[in-house]
Amino acid sequence: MDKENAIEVKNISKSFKVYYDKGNELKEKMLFWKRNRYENRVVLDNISFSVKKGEAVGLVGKNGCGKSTTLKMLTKIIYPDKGTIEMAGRVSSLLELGAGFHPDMSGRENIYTNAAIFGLTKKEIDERLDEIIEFSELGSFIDNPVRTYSSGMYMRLAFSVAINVNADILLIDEILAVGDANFQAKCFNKLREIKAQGTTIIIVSHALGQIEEICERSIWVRDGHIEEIGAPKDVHKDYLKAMEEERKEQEANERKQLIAAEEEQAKRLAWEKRHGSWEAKITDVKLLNKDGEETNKVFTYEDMTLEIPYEVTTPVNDVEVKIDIYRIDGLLVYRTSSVLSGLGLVELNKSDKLSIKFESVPFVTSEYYVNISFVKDEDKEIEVYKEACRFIVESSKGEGGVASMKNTWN
Ligand SMILES: Nc1ncnc2c1ncn2[C@@H]1O[C@H](COP(=O)(O)OP(=O)(O)OP(=O)(O)O)[C@@H](O)[C@H]1O
Repeated sequence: MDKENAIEVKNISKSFKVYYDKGNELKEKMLFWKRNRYENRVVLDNISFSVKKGEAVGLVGKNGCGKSTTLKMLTKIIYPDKGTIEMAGRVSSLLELGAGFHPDMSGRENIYTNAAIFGLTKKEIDERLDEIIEFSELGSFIDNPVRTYSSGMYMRLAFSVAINVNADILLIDEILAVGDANFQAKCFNKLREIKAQGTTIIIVSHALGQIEEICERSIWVRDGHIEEIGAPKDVHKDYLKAMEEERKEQEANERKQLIAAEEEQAKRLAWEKRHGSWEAKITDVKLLNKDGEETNKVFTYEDMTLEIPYEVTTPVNDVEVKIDIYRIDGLLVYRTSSVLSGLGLVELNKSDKLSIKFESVPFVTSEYYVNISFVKDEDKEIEVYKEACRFIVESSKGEGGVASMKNTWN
């Protein structure tokens, strides 16, 4: 190891097993029985860097890029699959909030156990106890169990211990985000102070400004490798630019997906409105009034005729023509078919026209639409045409409901 260096990381790689859920239900278990139980996800792939004694370095990168994993390996909470890590001196760390604290022990008792983990003797801790408590600003709370602490109080205690154990190397993970502005400022001053005393510091943070204030270099971790190492301002500029580009690309992809989904939806709606095997296809639908004139309005108890011209490309026989009349709100008000009306199955062997006369239409004032279908053998849809025709019925009497009933009053 180079004498000038406090940390040397050489060619380390780290993968995690990501376990799949095969499901809880029998159906899921049967469907996914072949699914591998886990996938090896490479988080860090052959990364190397070194940190000089007394240097402060920031680790930046987007969520999940492996910053915390790197710190955990430096702290020896976890180990790399490949590569080596060398550290010169005593390491102190502030990783997950309150890690290493026992919830049922008081703040004071936790100071002893925590500082002992960092390698301090009982005598050394006794000497520093007042300073640690004072820095934590916990006052009389120091004798309460730490499970009763707020996250800010937890963090203040953890920070006070970590910076008072005379470590040569201090590793800090996003911890400064917790705590109020005053305490953050105080922590920052303290970090500057211990840095001035020669402590090597690595900070993981999304607060790039914090890193720029205290660090000489930044390491940008991206997709498992180191993308850039250099002066924080330069690295952060490139990092933010790349993030912005990724964001734009993601937005463009989302927009594309949205357009594709809308097109798909439009196709589906068009199919729902009209589809078939088209041996015969309706060309135009007309509604005629009692005088045989084309209209879209009839009066209650008047006759109306539905004309359905169709083109035949391939003759087809035994076809049932079905007519459904709906009120505009979707209520089916009448259903009939060539079979129900007595005409029976029809032969569509050449282009022609169907004509259906409805006598004395009983509907009251509203808007209606007609669905028409040609169906063979009960389920072969030759033509399904929804809302093939719309019309209005007007009742001169202003009655309500669905159908008009002739009635006599005495
Ligand atoms: N013990 C674990 N088991 C499985 N996967 C893990 C484990 N620890 C971390 N990972 C995965 O490794 C990747 C890197 O995690 P890490 O916590 O190092 O990211 P990070 O860069 O610190 O992210 P953030 O900015 O969100 O804190 C993530 O995809 C995470 O899900």
